[in-house]
Amino acid sequence: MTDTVAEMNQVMEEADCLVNEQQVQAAIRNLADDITDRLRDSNPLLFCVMNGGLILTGQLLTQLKFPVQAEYLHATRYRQETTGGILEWKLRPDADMNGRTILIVDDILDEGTTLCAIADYCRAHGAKEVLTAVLVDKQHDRKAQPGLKADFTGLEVEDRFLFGFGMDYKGYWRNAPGIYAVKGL
Ligand SMILES: O=P(O)(O)OC[C@H]1O[C@H](OP(=O)(O)OP(=O)(O)O)[C@H](O)[C@@H]1O
Ligand code: HPA
Repeated sequence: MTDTVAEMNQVMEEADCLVNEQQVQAAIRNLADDITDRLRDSNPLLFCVMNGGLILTGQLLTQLKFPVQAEYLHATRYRQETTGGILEWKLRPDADMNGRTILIVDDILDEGTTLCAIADYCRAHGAKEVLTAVLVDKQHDRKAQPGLKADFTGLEVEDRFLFGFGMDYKGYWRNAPGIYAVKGL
């Protein structure tokens, strides 16, 4: 076993499970119902925010009960760290957003810098309306704008460094089937 794999196995052994798989699945079902109620007649263009939004988007998409056009973009600011830095666009969307309702789907609203920047980008490129959906809203008072919220939130989770269901710790454990907090963080 490599040192990294051993370290990551230990991270999981020592982690606290904050939300189990069944609870996450229930939250995703609620998100899907709320989004369907709000957007079924809006012909929205959905953007998955890679990489973290991958798992939520995949699970959400099949539960949305209307025709959805889905694309992706990639913006990142944490890389292998547990605190965020400057936002780097790795892949900007090239879909035509003019006059469209946009739904941005991501794993977590932490400080909110990422979602605000993506929403600004969409509005600047002609979006009529930009809505955001996240699996997790981390509870703290360091939001990019006071009181910042997503339009659709699956779960509110305490202020720890999280992994699982799309969220990574040092690039690993996005695949963890629940929401976990790293020991000591
Ligand atoms: O609300 P914020 O404080 O801006 O943080 C949230 C963002 O951070 C994570 O992405 P990350 O930068 O780790 O990129 P990745 O998903 O490609 O790993 C996460 O997937 C969100 O996009
Ligand atoms: O707590 C977190 N975990 C993983 N990725 C993140 N990106 C922002 N906050 C987090």
